[in-house]
Amino acid sequence: MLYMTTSRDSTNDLPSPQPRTPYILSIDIGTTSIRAFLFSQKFDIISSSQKEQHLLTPEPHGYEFDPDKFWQSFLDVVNETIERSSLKINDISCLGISTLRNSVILWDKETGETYSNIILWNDSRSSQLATSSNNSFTWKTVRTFSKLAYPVFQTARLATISHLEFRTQMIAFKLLWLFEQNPSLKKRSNENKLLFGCIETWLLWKLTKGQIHVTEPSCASSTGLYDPFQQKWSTLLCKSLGINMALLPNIKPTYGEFGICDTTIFGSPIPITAVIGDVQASMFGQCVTEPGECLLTLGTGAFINILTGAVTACSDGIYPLVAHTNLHNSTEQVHFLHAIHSGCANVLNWARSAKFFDDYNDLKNIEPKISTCFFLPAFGGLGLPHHDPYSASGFLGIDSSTTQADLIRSILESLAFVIYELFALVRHDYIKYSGNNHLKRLRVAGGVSHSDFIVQTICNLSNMEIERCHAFDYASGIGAGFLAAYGFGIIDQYEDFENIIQVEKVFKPVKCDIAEKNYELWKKIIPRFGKWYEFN
Ligand SMILES: Nc1ncnc2c1ncn2[C@@H]1O[C@H](COP(=O)(O)OP(=O)(O)O)[C@@H](O)[C@H]1O
Ligand SMILES: O=P(O)(O)OC[C@H](O)CO
Repeated sequence: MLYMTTSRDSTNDLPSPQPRTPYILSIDIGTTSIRAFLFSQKFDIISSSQKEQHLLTPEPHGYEFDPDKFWQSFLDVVNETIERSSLKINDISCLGISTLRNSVILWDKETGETYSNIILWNDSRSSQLATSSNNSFTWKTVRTFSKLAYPVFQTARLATISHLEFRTQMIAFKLLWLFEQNPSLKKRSNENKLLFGCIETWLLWKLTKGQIHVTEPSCASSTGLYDPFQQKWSTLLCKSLGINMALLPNIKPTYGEFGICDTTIFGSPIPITAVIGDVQASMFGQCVTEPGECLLTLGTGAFINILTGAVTACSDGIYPLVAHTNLHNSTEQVHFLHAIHSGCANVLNWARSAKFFDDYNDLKNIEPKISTCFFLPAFGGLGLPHHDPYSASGFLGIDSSTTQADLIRSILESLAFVIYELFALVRHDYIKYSGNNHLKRLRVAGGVSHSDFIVQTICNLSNMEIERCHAFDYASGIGAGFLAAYGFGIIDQYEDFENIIQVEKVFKPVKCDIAEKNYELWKKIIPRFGKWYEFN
């Protein structure tokens, strides 16, 4: 039976689902906006609401949210969603949260006073700290030891450590950077007076009025301080980077009990029954759950995600992360290979605010053309395979014949190129380490996958069919909603959810010399923008 009316887990302390009608509230917190959805038990949207985030850019490479404004937007978006439906707050059975990852905040253990803005995942002001840790004697020794030991022991953990490269997205460097800015915070941390967490942990703490300080494995594994092989915070990483482990939240399964919203917040004690990173939620919400399936999540950043099932080794700059807790066994985890390019929708949003175009509908009819002008979208620097956090963005090749349409096309085409380049690397790792020789399925999700031009260009270059499915532009919301319903016991079978997520469009590869020629030329512009901010 798909929609159970009784709780699946007799050990579950949550209020019984019976008295409530099974409407599910899901909140998707993205870098660009917060969205809330009220779903029916068949995952039709009853109502929804969206608010733009108030992004602060205090200095170059710095991206922050004001926690008070963020909390207010969170409340507004939920309240508006409920108002827009004909439901009462008591009709909501459970809440699922999907959130951007690696966005950190410090607050007082006793009073809840926040000691920092929320420092976002794409804030690269800590890149110097990541670079010096990469070059430190300790880490060079650990990597060399692992490289030498690998041929003897041949474990995926050793192979992964031997390739481990610190990145500015990792939360350790954001924390160390905050301590550098305000040394009194380090003192408070040593006195165990602070709590530290990413957005999900702080929200859970706020929603339960300080009852819990927790996260879950998909978010924890994205932080760079988690050991996916041992399924816990990494003592090795925390100790060598000087992180006080007492600051870190406990880790609970992705679905199940995350406490109950204090009644003063929404007027009803809504149980929180799922929390998950937004990229992982989008994989779940697009039914990318089998080994060998890949989702390209194209939101503010572009994320390449290939499901492996078991945890596998990976190369420099690619990470084995947790997708979610296994649905059938809450002590096990499902893994995937993951890589990030931090400029995607944010590049398009910049182009729109700089008046290259007015509306996303203006991007509908773009056709391929041999380019003479190229764009490099290095917002937040360049990751794999360039490893250059100091790269600049820019156009190269403008002349008197370049039109505005050429500039717009070169921006869109450049996004397809960075995404394809990264996808090809992760696919290569998947084939190398999983023992499988091909991917089973390639799907796209996220706001930027509205662009047929971008998706078709990736499809032509990768020579693979790409599927765009139902709910592709609210994949994280529906994914977190499903997990919340599962965690609460309203639903007990994943297979029926797969029937809801039908394929809506298939992009088929066409031999396209234009894409290939432009891509080959585009690769040549990358070194021209290299290391720009290292010297400036
Ligand atoms: N038709 C479109 N073509 C290309 N990009 C689009 C289109 N519509 C929306 N977008 C982009 O998608 C973004 C939103 O994507 P989303 O996945 O919700 O991001 P996030 O989760 O990071 O907030 C918008 O900010 C916009 O840049
Ligand atoms: O805002 P998004 O949806 O691009 O997601 C941000 C990521 O979770 C950062 O790791």
